[in-house]
Parts: sequence; C-alpha cells; structure tokens
Amino acid sequence: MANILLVEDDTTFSMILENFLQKKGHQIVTTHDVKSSIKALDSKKYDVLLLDYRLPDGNGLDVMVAAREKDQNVPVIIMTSFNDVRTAVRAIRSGALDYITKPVNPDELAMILNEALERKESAPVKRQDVLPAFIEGESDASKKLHEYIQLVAPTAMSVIIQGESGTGKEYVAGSIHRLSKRASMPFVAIDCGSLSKDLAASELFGHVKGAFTGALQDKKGQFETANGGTLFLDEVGNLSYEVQVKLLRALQERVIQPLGSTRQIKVDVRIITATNDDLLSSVSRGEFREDLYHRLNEFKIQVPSLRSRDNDLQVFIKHFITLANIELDRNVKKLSPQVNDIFKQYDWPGNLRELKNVIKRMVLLSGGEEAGIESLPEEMIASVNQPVKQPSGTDLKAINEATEKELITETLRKVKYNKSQAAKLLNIDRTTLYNKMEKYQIE
Ligand SMILES: Nc1ncnc2c1ncn2[C@@H]1O[C@H](COP(=O)(O)OP(=O)(O)OP(=O)(O)O)[C@@H](O)[C@H]1O
Repeated sequence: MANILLVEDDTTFSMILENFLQKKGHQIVTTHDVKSSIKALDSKKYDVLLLDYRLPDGNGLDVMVAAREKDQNVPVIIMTSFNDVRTAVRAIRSGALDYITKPVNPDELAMILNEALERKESAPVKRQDVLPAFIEGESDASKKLHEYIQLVAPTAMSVIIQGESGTGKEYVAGSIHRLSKRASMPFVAIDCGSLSKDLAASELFGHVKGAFTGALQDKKGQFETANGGTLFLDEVGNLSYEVQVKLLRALQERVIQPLGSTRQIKVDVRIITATNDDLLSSVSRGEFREDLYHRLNEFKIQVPSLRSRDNDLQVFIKHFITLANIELDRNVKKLSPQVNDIFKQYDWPGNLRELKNVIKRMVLLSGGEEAGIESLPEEMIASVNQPVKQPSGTDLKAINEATEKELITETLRKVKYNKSQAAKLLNIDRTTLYNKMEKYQIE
C-alpha cells in the first residue's frame, strides 16, 4: 500500500485512475490544480506523486519543484500526451523518475508505479555495487565514445559527460568507473536535479545532529560514502552557488567538512559530472563558477543522441526486448517490419530511455513473438507519417509561422540540436532562437 498524490485536472479521468489505484490497495489524495496540490503536500508525506503535465494554473513540474522544496523527495511520474514527450524528457531532466503517455494503459501504469515504489528507498542517491550491462553499439559514434571511455578511465582525470537526456550519460560514468583503478571501490550516483538546494550540501558533505532544523542525527555525506571510488554528479549545473564553492574546495583540498561541524575529513574521490546543457553558457551567464568548471572539465565526453547512432538502433532494440521479456515474463522475439520502419524514421527526443520505455510497453502489450504496430502509441505512428502540416488558404501570418517553425526544427535537427550553430545558420542571435523555440514549443 502506498500513499499517492494524484494531480489531474480532467475529473472523469481522475476518478477512473483513483478507482483503479484504490483497487490495487493504494491510498489516494486527488487534486486538480497546482495550488491545491501544493497545499496537499503540506498535509501529508507521499510515496509517489502522479502528476498530469498540463494543469489549469501551471504544470506538473511546478508541483514537483514545490515537493522538492518541502523536502518530499519522492518519485514523480509525469502523465503527458505523446505529443508532449519532449516535455516529459524535460521533466526527467529536472528530476522526475519516469513518464507515462496518455491514454494511460492500466497495466503500464501499474508497472511504472511498482518500479517507482521499489526505487523510492534509494532516490536521489544510488550506490551501485553491481553496474548493469553496458551495450557498446556498432556505429562510428559509439566506437569513438568507447575509445574515449577507455582512454580516460585509468587516469585520475575529472570528466564532464555531455549529452541529451536519456543518451546514457550515467551508463558512461559507470563504465568509466568499472574500467578504472577504483573499480573495486564504490560508485555513487547523485541526481543533483532532484535535490533541493538545502538538501544538496548535506547530501554531499553530511551534517551533524542539530546543524539545521530537521537534522535529528549525524549523517554521513556521499563524498565519504564514495571514498576511494567515484562520485557521479548528474545535472551538476543545478547545484547552487554555495554548494559549488564547497564542491570546489573539496576537489582542491581533498577535504570535506560536514554541515555544522568543525571536523575536516580527508577524502579521495574521483568526480564525474553530467549535464544536458552546455555548462559553458551557464558559466558565461554567471550561474556556474568558472574555476569549478575548469576543475571538473579535465576531459569532456559527448554522448551521441540515438538519432545519430545509425545501426546501433537495432542493437539496442534487441537488448531492450531481452530485458523486457525477462522483467515481464514475455517471449517477444522481434518487432514487426512496420514497427522497425517507424523506429528508423522517428527522431527519439528521449533517446535510449524513450526507446527502452516504448519497447517495454510494446512487450507488455504483445501476447505473441512479434510486437506489431498495434502496441505502439498511435501518436508515434502519426508523428512519423505526417509531415508538418502547412496551413492552407490565405492566412499569410499562419503560413509564415509554419514555415519558420519547420525551418528552425529542420536546422536544429541538422546540427544535432547545437543551438549556437543553429542560430548562426539561421542568421539570428541565440536569444531570438530561444524565444522562437519557446513560441513554437520546440524542445
Ligand atoms: N550503453 C548502454 N547500454 C545499455 N543500456 C543503456 C546504455 N545507455 C543507456 N542505457 C539505458 O538508457 C536509460 C537512460 O540512460 P541514463 O540514465 O544513463 O541516461 P542519462 O543520459 O544519464 O539521462 P539523464 O539526462 O536523464 O540523466 C538507462 O535506463 C539504460 O537503461
């Protein structure tokens, strides 16, 4: 039995979900907008937050941020329409555990909920003693990636791993650790995106009893836990300025000081960080310390997007089918040729994570040995089959906007979503590009 906060503005759908979840033995509190959800967070601790993305007075991420601020670091599942999958990807980037596309399939929801409840104990810090299987891929981009991993792994260098959401940055970090001299020591992964500002310092450096309200006993920081091994800081750009200062000191002087303590603790930790964004632009905006950036950036690895990994798609499809078969006790052997075609054309904004999720859903819904098009979300099929619709008639403004949107999307795709390069090609400045991306909801 879990305590679930369900936030959904469609009251009929909300009731259906509530009934379904109650039948599974869970206790549900339902709210329909951001404001009442934030109130509901004050009255109770939840095990999972199940949040619709679009809400009348904001969106699901607003509720997630409020929860983090109230120290409710619970798993968050975002419900979104397939067309908003890019939004879901952004949600994962900001610390949500998973997303589910509407229309919600009950079996899929039950599966994701169970996973969330299982993982609840360990979020946002994961200590991995056994790292999962790492698939190398066959494309040129993969070969280059592995060359770099092997090159940097045995050294003591700090590494920044850059790449779109879901490309496998944490997997790359784990792989570096496994191939390093520290392999027999801990690998600790921290998702800085899901840590509230106050929590981050205590999570990293620990605290002593009474250091702040709520510090009821001494707590060891993850720096100490990872001593001798590797500390992986995902979404490092989200750390507050104060924590950045403390982190720099820890790296330069190799000592940490738990909050509220005068004790200095020696630590020997290799730091690997990951970011979705270009950290350098955060540096130029003054949001990320330049000295820390250089200390972290002794070596940079760019993880390729799935759409640029050519023949790797087939390798990963096979791998994820095997994983899903084991987990769901199914016997799917392959995807139908039609599905394969769609997969090749689709642009996978959520990269490997999205592929894994889509395949898991297909395996769950397929009874036989071949997963067919009927187990794919309809909108995914539509997104591949329908080119951008040009408005017809004489509405010049609408036609111009549609053309502009298509050109920006196409250019971004061409330069693999490098916004500086896209802005240059489009002959506009970056701010204009960002504004237009926002206007046309291009992620
Ligand atoms: N090389 C790989 N071999 C097997 N599975 C992989 C590999 N890389 C990624 N995956 C799968 O893709 C999923 C996403 O990977 P991961 O969490 O490492 O991405 P990420 O880039 O760190 O995401 P985010 O930007 O959201 O932090 C993982 O759950 C894993 O299942």
